[in-house]
Amino acid sequence: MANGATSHDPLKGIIRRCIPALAIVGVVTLITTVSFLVVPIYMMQVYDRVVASGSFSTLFALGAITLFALLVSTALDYARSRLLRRMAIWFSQRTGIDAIEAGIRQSVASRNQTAQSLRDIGEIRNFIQGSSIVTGFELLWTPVFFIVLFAIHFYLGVLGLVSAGCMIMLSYLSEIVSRRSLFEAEKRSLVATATIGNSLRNAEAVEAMGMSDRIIGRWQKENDIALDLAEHANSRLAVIGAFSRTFLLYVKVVVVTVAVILVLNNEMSAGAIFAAFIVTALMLTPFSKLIDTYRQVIGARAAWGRLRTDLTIDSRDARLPSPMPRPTGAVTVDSLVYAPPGFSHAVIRGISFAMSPGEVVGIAGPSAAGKSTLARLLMGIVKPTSGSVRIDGTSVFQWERRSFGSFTGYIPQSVSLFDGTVRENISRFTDVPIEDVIAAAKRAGAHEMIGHLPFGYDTRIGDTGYTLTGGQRQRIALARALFGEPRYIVLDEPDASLDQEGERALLSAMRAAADNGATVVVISHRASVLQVTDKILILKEGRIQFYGWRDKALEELGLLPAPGPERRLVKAVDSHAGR
Ligand SMILES: Nc1ncnc2c1ncn2[C@@H]1O[C@H](COP(=O)(O)OP(=O)(O)OP(=O)(O)O)[C@@H](O)[C@H]1O
Repeated sequence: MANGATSHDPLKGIIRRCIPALAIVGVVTLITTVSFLVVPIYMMQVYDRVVASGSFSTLFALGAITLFALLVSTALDYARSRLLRRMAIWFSQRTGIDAIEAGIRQSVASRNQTAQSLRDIGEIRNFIQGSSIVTGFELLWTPVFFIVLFAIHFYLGVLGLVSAGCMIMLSYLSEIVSRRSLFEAEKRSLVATATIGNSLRNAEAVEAMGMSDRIIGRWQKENDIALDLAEHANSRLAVIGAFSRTFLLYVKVVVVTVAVILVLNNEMSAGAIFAAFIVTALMLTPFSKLIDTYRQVIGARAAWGRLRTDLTIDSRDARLPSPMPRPTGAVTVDSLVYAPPGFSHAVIRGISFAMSPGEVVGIAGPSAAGKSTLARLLMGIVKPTSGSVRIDGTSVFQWERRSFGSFTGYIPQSVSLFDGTVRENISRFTDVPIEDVIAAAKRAGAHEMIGHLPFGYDTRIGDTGYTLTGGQRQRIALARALFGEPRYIVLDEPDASLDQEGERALLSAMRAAADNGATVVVISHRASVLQVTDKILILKEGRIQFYGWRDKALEELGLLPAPGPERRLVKAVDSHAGR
């Protein structure tokens, strides 16, 4: 990989840890395979010895041995399926955490929410606990049956080999005729699911603007293509499946015919007819499952490939593994450049500035200037294309996330609250005394508002809970950002839905946090908010137009702070930024 970067693939370690269990499954399958041979041996012995000698004691002894061997085989079969089920559960538990982290990484990078990794884990789990792995090992051990067939008679061995070869060719044919259609069907089906998932998230707009028929139409188009492709592949597979079932019957008839001819030619005993028949049937059983197994393998292989891509972390994207101590809060931004993944056009174009603890820095500028992108870079949510953002000398992107979160507060541009109570949302799902939650709510000026909710701090909110207004959501988000007295706070338009009282609370909360030693960054279009900042940064087309003390900004912009500073400042910021 370029620049000496390496990548960490967690699935490699998982496979390594599965090897002992798979080895046990392999050995158990060998034992059960061999134990199946007791049936043809029993048949041969009964016919050749018991019938000839008329000895009941031999018959019962042979019966007892056969029953015991089959009983052992059943117990091993049960133990094997239990082991595979446990392995499947372990796999999904072990990869589930990585998959959720990968989902968060992808959502942040491409802003495209996806739970595909979790669905892929489900598919692989079903594969592990299904019949495919056992069938694979059964195929591996079929030489045992070939040896026995050859031992009975050379011709029967050759017949077994030829028919197994035909079954392999039939399943290979099924792969050729269905691979592309099945792959394409799966892709289309994922697109259809993504289309409907996105529309459900925008359900209000869909409903209000009567778009549901067009949304359904878009989904239907993709879904119909997926169904057509799957049907095309499945009908071809069905033909091959029917043919291979009939072929199996033919093989058995041919085996019996050849065996009888050999007996009539005195080349083997009559009991060997039964043995040859049963051994051939046992030998062909895993081959007959090949077509179904193949379909499961295709699905699991695609899921595995996607999961590997999602879970593999480039060493350049990795966070530091160990927690870091609470910093003083000195932030330096150095030659920062950011181009969204897959785009060559930079949104942030080489900016440098510094912020000190105790400062409130206001960021302003026209729409699409790159303000929210800068906020995400300041929080270490996305990785800079080049340059860096550091707190006390450590890159914010690389900072171990749990310790980073313990000293930071953030309000994203579109406020999102989690499914849970107000208390859980403010405390970020940590188990802390209610007093700490109330203190954060008071600092955000949200305590009284929360008191008016149906169950106060225990009111359930989020997608399925009590519906909050935009202003209420923003106040709770501010309380969440201020929880734990953070040293570094980034607020992206925290005032968008606030009334005057809410705005007053926001301004005093920002000031109090800074007076307490925090570094506060606020993005706002409102002059009233920018008025309480210490410094102002004006961004335009990803470049800094102005960065300096607020009063100097006013001076440079040729404005007096009073009277009516708010309106004048906004006008000045906009005209300076060329809006
Ligand atoms: N992941 C991304 N993929 C593609 N383009 C992106 C991505 N993130 C940001 N952009 C583009 O970068 C530009 C800056 O976006 P950003 O949201 O940072 O602007 P902003 O200054 O916050 O605007 P506003 O004030 O309207 O919120 C926009 O043109 C946006 O379309």
